[in-house]
Amino acid sequence: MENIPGIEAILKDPAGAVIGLDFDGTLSPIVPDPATAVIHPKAPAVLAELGAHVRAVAIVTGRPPATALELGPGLADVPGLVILGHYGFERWEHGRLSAPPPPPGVPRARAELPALLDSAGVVGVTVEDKGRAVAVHTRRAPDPEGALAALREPLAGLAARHGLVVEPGRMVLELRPPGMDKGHALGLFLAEREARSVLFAGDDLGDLAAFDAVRASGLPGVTVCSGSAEVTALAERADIVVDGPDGVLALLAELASAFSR
Ligand SMILES: O=P(O)(O)OC[C@H]1O[C@H](O[C@H]2O[C@H](CO)[C@@H](O)[C@H](O)[C@H]2O)[C@H](O)[C@@H](O)[C@@H]1O
Repeated sequence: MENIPGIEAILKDPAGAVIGLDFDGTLSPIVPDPATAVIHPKAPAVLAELGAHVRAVAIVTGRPPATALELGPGLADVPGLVILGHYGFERWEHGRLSAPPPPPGVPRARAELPALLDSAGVVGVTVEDKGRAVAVHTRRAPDPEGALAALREPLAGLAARHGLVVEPGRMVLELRPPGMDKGHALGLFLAEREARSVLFAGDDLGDLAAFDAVRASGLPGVTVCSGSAEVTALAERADIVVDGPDGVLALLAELASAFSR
């Protein structure tokens, strides 16, 4: 780990480092039902340990911050933790949530979804209502890939009609407002905290924008892929590839214990 240039910079000057972490697939193992996802049991303690040394630990996620807190018991007690949720539209910090009003396009698109799913002829597809966004999941369908392919075009049309964009992910297509992504959210946060180095770990396509933000920041940076057979695009662009959330937590724990040496 020490031989990677960005890691060297973080180890040398932890007080200047920002650690950015995705939630699902990175801090929380992927499960069939999004409502039953749970954070890795080691995560809250490891994040608290890291937080004592670095400039900031931020979870940058497509989940609403309130959901990340529900699925991550112990996170609310991690000192200084910031959650940039809904791809950065919402922010939770020091127990307070800031969120602009949700766009009207989301409930309108949501209302049209049942008819669209019927006419696409897909079965076993589930809808996750996230308030500011709506996600269509195919993981529990008999043919998850086939359902995803069948829905791509009709959902793109539905999103466009209501001023939304489609965020593709692991067996999910999410309709959400445009104008923010994990890269923009991370870039703004790095500037706000005057970071001197950065590490970002993610597992899914939405995390590529954050990888780009690490590079664009010009800071010594490390991109970590929480590897899976499902998504290969991140591994190709990562400085470090680890084996899913277990691997991410092992890496973060190693970093935290290097700070304490
Ligand atoms: O930005 P993230 O924290 O990675 O959130 C992205 C989406 O993650 C969730 O879906 C994914 O995880 C589920 C639980 O493991 C899994 O069932 C699903 O197949 C994955 O796509 C979440 O449900 C979405 O709302 C997030 O946008």
